[in-house]
Amino acid sequence: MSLQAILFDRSDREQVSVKVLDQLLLPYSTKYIPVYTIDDGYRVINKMQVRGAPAIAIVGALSVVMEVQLLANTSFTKTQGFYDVSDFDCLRRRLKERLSFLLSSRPTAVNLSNALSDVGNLLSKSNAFGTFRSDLYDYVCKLIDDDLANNVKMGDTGARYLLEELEAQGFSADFSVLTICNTGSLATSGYGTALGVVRSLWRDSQTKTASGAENKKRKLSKGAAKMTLVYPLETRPYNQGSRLTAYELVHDDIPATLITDSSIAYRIATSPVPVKAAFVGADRIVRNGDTANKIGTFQLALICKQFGIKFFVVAPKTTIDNVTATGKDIVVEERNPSEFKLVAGTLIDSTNEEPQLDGKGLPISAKVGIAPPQINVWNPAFDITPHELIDGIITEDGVFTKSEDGKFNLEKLF
Ligand SMILES: CSC[C@H]1O[C@H](OP(=O)(O)O)[C@H](O)[C@@H]1O
Repeated sequence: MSLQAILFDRSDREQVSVKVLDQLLLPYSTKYIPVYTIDDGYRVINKMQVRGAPAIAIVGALSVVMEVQLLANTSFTKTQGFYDVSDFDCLRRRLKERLSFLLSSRPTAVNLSNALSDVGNLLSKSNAFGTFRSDLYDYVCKLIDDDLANNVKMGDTGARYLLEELEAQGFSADFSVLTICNTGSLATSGYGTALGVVRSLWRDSQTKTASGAENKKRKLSKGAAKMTLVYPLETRPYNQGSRLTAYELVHDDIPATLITDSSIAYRIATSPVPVKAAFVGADRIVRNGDTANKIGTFQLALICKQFGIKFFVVAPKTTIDNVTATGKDIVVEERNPSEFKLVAGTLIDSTNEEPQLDGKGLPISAKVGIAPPQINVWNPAFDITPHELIDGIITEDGVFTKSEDGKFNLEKLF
C-alpha cells in the first residue's frame, strides 16, 4: 500500500469528500485535514501541509470541487451572502476571483496554474451551474488518474533509459543514484516522478536478483547493472528530503542513505557504490528546458557535471510552462525566514530516541531556534537549473535529450 497524501472519496459524485495528509507532522504523526472550501485548499497549500507540484494542483482543483459542492447545498447558500447563486454569470465571476486567490497560495509550481486555468476555461464555456459542476468533477478525476498512470510510465521509461545507457557503456555492476526534494507518492497522486524512477530501478534490481521466468520478463533491461542504493538529499525548506523522501524509501524498503545537501560532492567522490545518475523533479519547465525545482537542485546539477554524472529532470506534461521562454522569467517563491531560523518537529526522548507523547498518546510537536532571531535571512524555495546542465527531461511522452546545438526541442510537449 503506497502512502497517500490525498484522500478523495468519489464513490458518490454528488457527495464527495477530501482530506489531506499534514506533511508538516511527518514522519512521526499521521493526521489528515479535511478540505471543505477554497480557503481550506489555500491554507494547506500555502502552509506546505501538502507539497509537490502535482499534489498541489490536485488539492487546489479538489478544493474548488468542494466549494462548488457547498454551492449546490441550499441550506448553505441560504445562510451566506458571498455568492449570488441566483445568477450564473455572477457566480462565475465570483468563482474566477476565487481561482485567482487560490493561485496566489504558491506561485512557482506551474501545475497549480495549469489546473486552475483549465478550471477557469470550464467555467467560461459552461452556461449553467449543473454542467459546470459535472464537468469539474470529471476533470479532477481525470487529473488524478492521469497523474498516477503517467508517473508509472515515467518511472519505467526513465529507469529503462539509464539502464540501457549503462549497458551501452559496458557497465554491469551495482550502482547508486542521487535524488533531491520530495517527488514520491506524497508529492503526487501516487508512485512519484523522480522517486518513481527510483522505484522502477529498485523493482528492476529485485527482479534481477530473484530467479524464475516471470521475474526475468519484468526486467527493464537485458544488462546486469543494478541500482542497489539511493542517496536522498535532506533538502530545504522543512528538510522535505529527510521528512518525506526518506520516509517513503523506508516505507518501501528501498536501501537508502540520507545525506546533507552540503555533502554531495564528497559522497560522490567516496561512495562505495558508484553514483551513476541524479533524478530530480520539477515545479516548472519552461520552453528552453530551464527548470525550476527545489533549492539545491542547481548545485546538484553543477556537481554532477563536474563528475560526469547524468542529470535527469522527471516531470509530467502538467509541469510544462509553454509560455515562458527561459528560466530568467520564472518567479521564485521565497519562504518566511522563520521556516529557516526555527526547526519544527516532534519532541524526542533523547535516551531512547522515541517520540514523546501527550496525554492522548499523540506525539508532541515542538519548534526550536537554530539562528539568532535578528539575523537577516534569504530563504528561496526553488532555484533554476539552466538547460545546459540537464542531460534529459523524462516525461510520459518519453525522454527528451538535447540536439547537437545543445538545445532541447520540447515542441511536442507544448
Ligand atoms: C513531483 S514533485 C515536484 C516538486 O514539488 C516539490 O516542491 P514543494 O515540496 O515545495 O511543493 C519539489 O520541488 C519537487 O521537485
